Amino acid sequence: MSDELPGFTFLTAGKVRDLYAPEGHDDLLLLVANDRVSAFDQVLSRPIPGRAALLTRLTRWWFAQLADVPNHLADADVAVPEAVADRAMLVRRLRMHPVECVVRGYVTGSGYAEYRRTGSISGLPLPEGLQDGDRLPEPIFTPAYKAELGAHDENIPFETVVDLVGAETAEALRSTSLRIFAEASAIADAKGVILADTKFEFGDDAEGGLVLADEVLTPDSSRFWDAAAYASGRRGVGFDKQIVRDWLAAHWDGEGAAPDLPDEVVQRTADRYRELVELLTA
Ligand SMILES: N#Cc1c(N)ncnc1-c1cnn(Cc2cccc(F)c2)c1
Repeated sequence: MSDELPGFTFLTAGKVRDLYAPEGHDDLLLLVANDRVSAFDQVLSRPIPGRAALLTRLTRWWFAQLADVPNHLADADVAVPEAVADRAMLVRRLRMHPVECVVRGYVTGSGYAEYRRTGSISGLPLPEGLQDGDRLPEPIFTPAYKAELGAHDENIPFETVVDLVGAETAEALRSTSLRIFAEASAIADAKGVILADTKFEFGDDAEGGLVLADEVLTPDSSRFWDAAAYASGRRGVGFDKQIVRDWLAAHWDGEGAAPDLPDEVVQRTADRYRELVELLTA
């Protein structure tokens, strides 16, 4: 639904979300999630029913858990169309910082690839001999520069963040990201879920205050692993896209458009999203 929302002007589309401006409210935005899912850098053809509503519910829940962190949710008298209400967030329009504030408690994915090449991530040297999925001695802030849609974010050293946003804001981005990660990973851990890594985005409000934006601590911005599986040696058992990834790995050579997911994979994936959200928010 890229342009049919009465009372709202379509602004742009991400992989799995659309951004609108409420007419007559220049200080607000509407983020509308959809049920599409991306894997291996492709948006898959078959939506996962209920995914958008579940992840919107999860983001709202995390914002409430992180009550000490100012966030961009808006409490405004703007009617959100019923058709998207359960998968939309009305938010304050911020001056966004062009930094993906990534925090890693474990080394995997692109971070592990960079580590293997350089012994570091975002300029932070790491101990030798780490294996994919290892827990880091302590969570690290590994920022990235926000790439254009479809391109990969580029990991940058903290010094580059300082050049981009100034020393005071850079330090606030780092300290706030690490603090939220510590709080969120403790909450997840208590429910048998490992928060391996996550990505936050921040902006400044009209008063110049730092505000947590975008979606937070969902499977779209984070890696959530089954703690019991990890403890038994099955590393990186994701809660969301593992089913999709495993099926694609077995049925696609990675060339051209990914094949349609079968009904059974779609249903099991939908169930898995629900399982994660209900586990975390219980
Ligand atoms: N969140 C937030 C936000 C804010 N509170 N103030 C100003 N700008 C943004 C903002 C701009 N781009 N995006 C990402 C994005 C892209 C495409 C679709 C989406 F739903 C979302 C977020």
